[in-house]
Amino acid sequence: MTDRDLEGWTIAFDLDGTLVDSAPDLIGTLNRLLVEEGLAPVAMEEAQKLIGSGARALLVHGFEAAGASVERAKSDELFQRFLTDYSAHIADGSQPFEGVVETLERLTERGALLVVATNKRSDLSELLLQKLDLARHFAAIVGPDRVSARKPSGAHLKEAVAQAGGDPERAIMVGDAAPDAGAARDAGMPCILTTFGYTPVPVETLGGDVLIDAFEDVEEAIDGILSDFYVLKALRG
Ligand SMILES: O=C(O)COP(=O)(O)O
Ligand SMILES: [Mg+2]
Repeated sequence: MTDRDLEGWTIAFDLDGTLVDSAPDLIGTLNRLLVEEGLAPVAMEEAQKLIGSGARALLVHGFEAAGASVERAKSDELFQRFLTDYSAHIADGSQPFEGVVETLERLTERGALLVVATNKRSDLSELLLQKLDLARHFAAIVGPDRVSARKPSGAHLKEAVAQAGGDPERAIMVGDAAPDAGAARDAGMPCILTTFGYTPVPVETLGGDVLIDAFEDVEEAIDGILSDFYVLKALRG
């Protein structure tokens, strides 16, 4: 018999840099556009630090870093071209991080409700997760267009958990960057951060409760957070 000890808990996952190593395709699109505009492509190492606040932010910061004018970087026409190119190449090189499928299956078996809370647009998130056969694990896939305020607002996490049918008071965030840590803090949720994701500042400085070096360590991190939760609850009576 499976021990459904995570029943009643919701785990909210960030997408880019947490579930999926999506930098190859995001930066691939950015670089194709830079070259089309006569600008130099950016190195993957540098460019992947720009991921975390959505496609528009990646495009604007990527173009500014390559020397484009602010006006050009912010043009709607460029953004539309980004979306068209990225949609066509969304899963060319993107892969789930190692251990993702097995870990999501385990968490579901243990009764947890799983949700995606991402700053990637909902339609692109669904497309990517479907192509990688990951969508089936989640009760809801919630981009910034489906909430009242995006990460780092805690509203994104609370509303995503509620949309999945979960209780925001019994939820844990798993992410890779400052918007995730900020949103978890704002929502009063414990936060697990990956050390293999995309962040311009060291992940250690973001204030996560637990850092994990491999995705499969999520399970142990959740168990630690929950045992603290239940000890505190018992102490409070
Ligand atoms: O695509 C982005 O920039 C952000 O996506 P994430 O919130 O899933 O990291
Ligand atoms: Mg991320």
